[in-house]
Amino acid sequence: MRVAIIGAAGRMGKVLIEAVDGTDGLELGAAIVEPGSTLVGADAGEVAGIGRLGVKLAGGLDDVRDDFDVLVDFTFPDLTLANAEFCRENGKKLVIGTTGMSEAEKEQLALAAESVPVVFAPNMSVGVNVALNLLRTAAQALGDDYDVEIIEAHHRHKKDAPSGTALRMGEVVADALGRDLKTCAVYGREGFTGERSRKEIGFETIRAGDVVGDHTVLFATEGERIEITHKASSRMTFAKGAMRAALWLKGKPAGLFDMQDVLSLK
Ligand SMILES: NC(=O)C1=CN([C@@H]2O[C@H](COP(=O)(O)OP(=O)(O)OC[C@H]3O[C@@H](n4cnc5c(N)ncnc54)[C@H](OP(=O)(O)O)[C@@H]3O)[C@@H](O)[C@H]2O)C=CC1
Ligand SMILES: O=C(O)C1=N[C@H](C(=O)O)C[C@H](O)C1
Repeated sequence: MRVAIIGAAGRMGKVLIEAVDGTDGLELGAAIVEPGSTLVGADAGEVAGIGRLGVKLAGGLDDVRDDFDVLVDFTFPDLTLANAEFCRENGKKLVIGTTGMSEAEKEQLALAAESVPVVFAPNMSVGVNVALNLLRTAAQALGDDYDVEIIEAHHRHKKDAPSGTALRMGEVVADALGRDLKTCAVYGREGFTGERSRKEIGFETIRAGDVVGDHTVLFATEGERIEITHKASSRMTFAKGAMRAALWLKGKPAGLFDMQDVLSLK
């Protein structure tokens, strides 16, 4: 499978290039940076810090149309949706890690997935996907007696909040408790907020320094609390998950899948 990485000079882009290079069954077919970037034409491996790979950074998908089978996209919503349309038109598979999409944007992505296979997940690490199952089990067993709060911390450059992972954790817990996250979520608290309501799910966001990605779901009642925590210490954990997703897509029909499908956790 020939892989293209878009956003190749970004924090995830560079690690994804390294991960493709280290994965049997995958080869780097193309790497794309912003059009007009001074990096266009530079060697993708050198930009990623792993030495020459012989793949020149391109300034757009049109320039590498015939060079890849699957696009790996960890960028931002507008660009990801444009890329999904390109993949739909050109019959390319997609692995998407981009977070911060609105409901309308997710619906647009689902339309592209009617024509090509797409893995779309806010967190590609095995650990977080196992944690999602632990959360479902915990929420079902604990029920409405336990208050649920979700706390996440990321590096100072992160643009969306709460993180996609925190929102997915909230969806899983809300679903297990028979609630709708759209109506029970409370995002941050300030001022005279009154007492906490029993069924709300609270989100707290920390942005600081170089934190790769920490998530804690707290279940608390009178007399005890349980915390389920995942801490990522290297972006390679996300990149390796994306490589598993790319390999898994081989031979798959059109459709929208997530990492729970890839890891057989459903
Ligand atoms: N699902 C998962 O497991 C994970 C998801 N993420 C998500 O991945 C996304 C990216 O995160 P991160 O790598 O930190 O962000 P970065 O900002 O470091 O990376 C995005 C890159 O895209 C580049 N870019 C901008 N416009 C274009 C264009 N038109 N064509 C090609 N490239 C372009 C940017 O260049 P420039 O800076 O010059 O604008 C930048 O290098 C976020 O949504 C994040 O939440 C992150 C980690 C794990
Ligand atoms: O922006 C990041 O860095 C990360 N984003 C993802 C998210 O929003 O959940 C996953 C990971 O925690 C890193």
